[in-house]
Amino acid sequence: MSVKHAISRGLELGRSFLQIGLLKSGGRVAAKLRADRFRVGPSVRTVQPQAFLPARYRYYRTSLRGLAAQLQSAGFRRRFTGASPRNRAVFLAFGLGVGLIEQQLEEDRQSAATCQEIQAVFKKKKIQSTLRPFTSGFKLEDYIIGNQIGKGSNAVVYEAAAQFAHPKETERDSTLVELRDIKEEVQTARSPTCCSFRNFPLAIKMLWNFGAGSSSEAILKSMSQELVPSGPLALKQEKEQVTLDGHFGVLPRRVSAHPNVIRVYRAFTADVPLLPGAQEEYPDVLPARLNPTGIGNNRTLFLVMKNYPYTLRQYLLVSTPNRRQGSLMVLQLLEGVDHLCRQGVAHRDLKSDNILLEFDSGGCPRLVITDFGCCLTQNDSSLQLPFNNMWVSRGGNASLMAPEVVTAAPGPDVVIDYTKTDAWAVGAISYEIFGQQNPFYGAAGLHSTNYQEKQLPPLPACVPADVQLVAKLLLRRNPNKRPSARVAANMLHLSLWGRKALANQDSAGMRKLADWLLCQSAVVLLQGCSGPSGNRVEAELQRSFLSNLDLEELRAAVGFLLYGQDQSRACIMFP
Ligand SMILES: Nc1ncnc2c1ncn2[C@@H]1O[C@H](COP(=O)(O)OP(=O)(O)OP(=O)(O)O)[C@@H](O)[C@H]1O
Repeated sequence: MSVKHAISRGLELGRSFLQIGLLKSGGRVAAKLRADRFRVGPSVRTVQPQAFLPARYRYYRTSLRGLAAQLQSAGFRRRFTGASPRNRAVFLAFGLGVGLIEQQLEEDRQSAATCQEIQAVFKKKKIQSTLRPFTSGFKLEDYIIGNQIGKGSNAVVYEAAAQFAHPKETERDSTLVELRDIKEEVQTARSPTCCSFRNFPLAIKMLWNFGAGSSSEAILKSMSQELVPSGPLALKQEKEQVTLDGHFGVLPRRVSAHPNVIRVYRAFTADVPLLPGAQEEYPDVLPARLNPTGIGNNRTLFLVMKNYPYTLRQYLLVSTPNRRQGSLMVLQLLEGVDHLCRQGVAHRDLKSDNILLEFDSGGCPRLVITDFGCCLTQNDSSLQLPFNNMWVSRGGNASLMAPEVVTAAPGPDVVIDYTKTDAWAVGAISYEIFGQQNPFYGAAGLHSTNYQEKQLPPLPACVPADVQLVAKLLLRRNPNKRPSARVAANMLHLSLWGRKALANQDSAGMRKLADWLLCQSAVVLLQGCSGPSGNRVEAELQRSFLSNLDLEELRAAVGFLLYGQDQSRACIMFP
């Protein structure tokens, strides 16, 4: 079946599907995408086209319109019509040029409007929690705490269960089993293959508190970054507003739910308990009440999350994903980073230990970014950090600090721009995903301070060429030449699902792409109706892509895919 045939078949399917109103995910969606509006064309009626025109076209259009007006003015017409054949040809060429530009602009308007409409449809869909909503769980006593899962430099994490936090029926197969009598499980070692973690659907992170004091306000204030991925009901209502610096202030910016970002279900302060292994593994951070030589405070912050079976690092120690899975994993990280970036958050400590992993019901790894202890959030979402003295923290994990962060020297007007730093780290982590050593790790590794791009080792030959290109572009030293997480994610989406729409790019290129987008939208909506089984990770990714569609970012991705590293050509075609 040819691409054209496939697209028209997809459109037909989508249209008839919409018409018979079978869309579970929304009669509203169906109404929005009524068959006639589901075409690239008349759908632009409701959209103000001017807003979507790239500056370049606005300029051309204004100047060419002016020129056309002049050409059509009586004086010009007299001069040219009565003039030589050569002058008449010039006049014709001008006219033709204006016509072509207008046509191009019209197509752009239509493509931009298509993107807008698709985005609006997919943006509405909220991420569903895999747990039933619960109203309690603000006290440590509400949980049964099992074995230790992991430990970092700031916290320890235990598996946990709570009677109120049952999984939803639909999630049962892929995540958890009933909360049975779990007491005997507590003593068994944690292993992703045993049912221990399935009986403990939750994970509780206990932060170590040395300096924050023991009042809830002081703890919440000093550990506030950890609350960035917490949901709207995570804190008890009265804690939503805490006294900060003697004034009433709100807690930091919090990000909305995303399939590739951890969700903190509950956050509360409590007295530090003596948990299994505490005396042996972290005696120094215990309070004097539990260890006379311990230096920890009496109370601390607890975060309740979903329990994941692996970190990315643990998973990669025992398994090497195939090329498609690897591409999907890199793409998930980019989607997660883009989501954070759009909400004004830079993680600043991305590494394979801070990425959790589970499987969807089709066996595809789902990656989730966690541990926001080092993140940057700002009220204005600018991600521009004034770096005026050496005490300003640049974030965690020096090995994976982007060049613009690691090379910044403090000074009165110095600002570090974090908008593309997490995307850079994803470029480095891509090596690990494809079974290679991270090029920035180890004594013999490269240093982000001074590496040259040509020193980057090639990814294995089996890695898809587009993924290799994405990793290379993400590791560009100059952030202005580095694609954003969104553009890099778009590249992988096009590579995974839309490569054919890019073949034989000509003047009809954007139209072909718009047709593909509509076709893809129909497919994703249809998939949404068939329930939660199957490749949920792929479906989530496609939804993420469609709900963030922007013509300019799509063009940038197309430009990179078609012209690779040749930025100048890519910019001319797709500014
Ligand atoms: N939700 C979870 N499910 C399963 N395991 C988890 C979860 N959260 C954390 N872990 C495990 O606990 C370890 C430590 O957690 P985390 O990275 O949040 O602690 P940290 O002290 O803040 O880390 P860092 O040293 O990077 O600052 C992780 O590497 C992981 O192995």
